[in-house]
Amino acid sequence: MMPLKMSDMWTTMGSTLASFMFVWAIIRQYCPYEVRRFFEKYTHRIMGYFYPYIRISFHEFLGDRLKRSEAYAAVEAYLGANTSKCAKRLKAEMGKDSTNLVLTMDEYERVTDDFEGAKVWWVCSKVMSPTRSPMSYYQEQEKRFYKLTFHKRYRDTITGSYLEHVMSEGKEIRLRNRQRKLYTNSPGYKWPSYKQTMWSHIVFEHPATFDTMAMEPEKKKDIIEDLITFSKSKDFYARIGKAWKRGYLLYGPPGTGKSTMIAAMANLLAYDVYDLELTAVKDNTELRKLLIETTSKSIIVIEDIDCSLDLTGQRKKKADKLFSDDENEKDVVVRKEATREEGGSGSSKVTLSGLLNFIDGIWSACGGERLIVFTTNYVEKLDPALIRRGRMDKHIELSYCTFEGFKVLANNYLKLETHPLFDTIKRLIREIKITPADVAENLMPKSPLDDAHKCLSNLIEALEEEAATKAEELRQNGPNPIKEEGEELQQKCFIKENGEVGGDKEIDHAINQ
Ligand SMILES: Nc1ncnc2c1ncn2[C@@H]1O[C@H](COP(=O)(O)OP(=O)(O)OP(=O)(O)O)[C@@H](O)[C@H]1O
Ligand SMILES: [Mg+2]
Repeated sequence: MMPLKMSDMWTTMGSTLASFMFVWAIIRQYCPYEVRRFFEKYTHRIMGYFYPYIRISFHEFLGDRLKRSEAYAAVEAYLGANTSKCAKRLKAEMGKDSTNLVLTMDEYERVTDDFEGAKVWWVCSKVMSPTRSPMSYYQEQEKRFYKLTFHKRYRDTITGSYLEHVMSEGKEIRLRNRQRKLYTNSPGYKWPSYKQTMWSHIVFEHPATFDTMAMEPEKKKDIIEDLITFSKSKDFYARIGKAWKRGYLLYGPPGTGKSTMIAAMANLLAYDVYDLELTAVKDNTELRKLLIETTSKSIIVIEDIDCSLDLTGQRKKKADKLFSDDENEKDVVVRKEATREEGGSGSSKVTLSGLLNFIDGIWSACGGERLIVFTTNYVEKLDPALIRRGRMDKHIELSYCTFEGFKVLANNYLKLETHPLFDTIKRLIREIKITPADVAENLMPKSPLDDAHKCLSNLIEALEEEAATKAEELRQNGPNPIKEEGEELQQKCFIKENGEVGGDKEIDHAINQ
């Protein structure tokens, strides 16, 4: 037998391959789906003996097509962010749950990725597969998937740490790009029903940031650092065996920025906000169900905690606010009462222990990364058990406007860093209590002709008016040292119980007596 020449061998192999490709093309073109699947199956098996590469597919829909695969979505986000610089064909679309334009690889595009010395290939692909419609005829349906290919010598690295890296980075990117939401709880008697969930939501688009918050720079820095440290402490919390959550108590007079700070916190950490209206919650069981429905990376807020609950579990009416001169405050109280009545359940039976369980009971650990924020105007009314450290880890007092705070507002509203009238304002603000909300209102131009000078003069006028009113009150009633001292002492007593204060030795002495 004549030995086969090299050139002949190549010719034979080439023509075999060409015939195979030709047969395969005919099968693909003319054969029914079942026959195609049969040939595909056996071709893959034969190839598997010689082919040194491994493939992993990530299909968009699994099984019933009702739910998009989490893994597919994570791969899509990962590749969108990491390959947008090297892929030549990209798809741009507004993500379903996203605020930004999202770039992903276009169909049949192929990119490479390197991980710890291993090279992998990603291809975005699709197949048409038949599905039976309810009308009982077959339809071709598009099924998209990503295919990951790598050499079998990297099997452990890729199936282990690389895929873990892709999933976690992909999820992180999706969270960053998502449209954030502001949730509020619907009254319990309405759920579960068609389209009525426990929490209803709107898109959260509050513009407040820590930059626009009027408060002392050190205090602001301290809060920002605390929040960022918390958000990066997943491993730390796991190590010390504590649920990854943190409680904040924001207290201070109306209009000092408690609600604004919650929005700034949510914007800083890119969290969702769950505004829990306790007056619409029937009992502790309902409260627990609401908690379980909240997601990770969120802030659960209970505003005006002092008028939501008392120790007996009965609701208090905020009588002082109802008789307030401020129409807005009245409105808030009336709205809260209306929500309760709407609930149709009469008085709510959420108890203090139910709320404590909500904050740090066993259920509170589900779902991960969460902040719980309470706000109140009357910190002294709260039960110390509710706000002790471990439950409300950080107590933040938001108080009347200081000169530092005023400078932030002047910069926000008037784009002013300095002005000749600042000295007068500095002197007045040190003596007169004015909330940042009132300062902001005065700095707001009232007509297109109002310039910075006019706005600052308005503020000075308001401060001087307030000073004159205070002086007149003092002249008519005289000082009331007992009341003032008592109030101050009460406040400090409370703070001392919670370990907040130090320094003022006289007051400490008075308390100890
Ligand atoms: N510290 C602040 N920095 C910047 N703006 C502030 C600040 N405090 C109040 N404001 C302004 O005043 C408005 C009212 O403030 P906010 O609703 O945050 O007060 P609050 O403390 O939550 O009041 P309440 O106790 O009545 O709920 C805000 O819309 C904001 O513009
Ligand atoms: Mg508020």
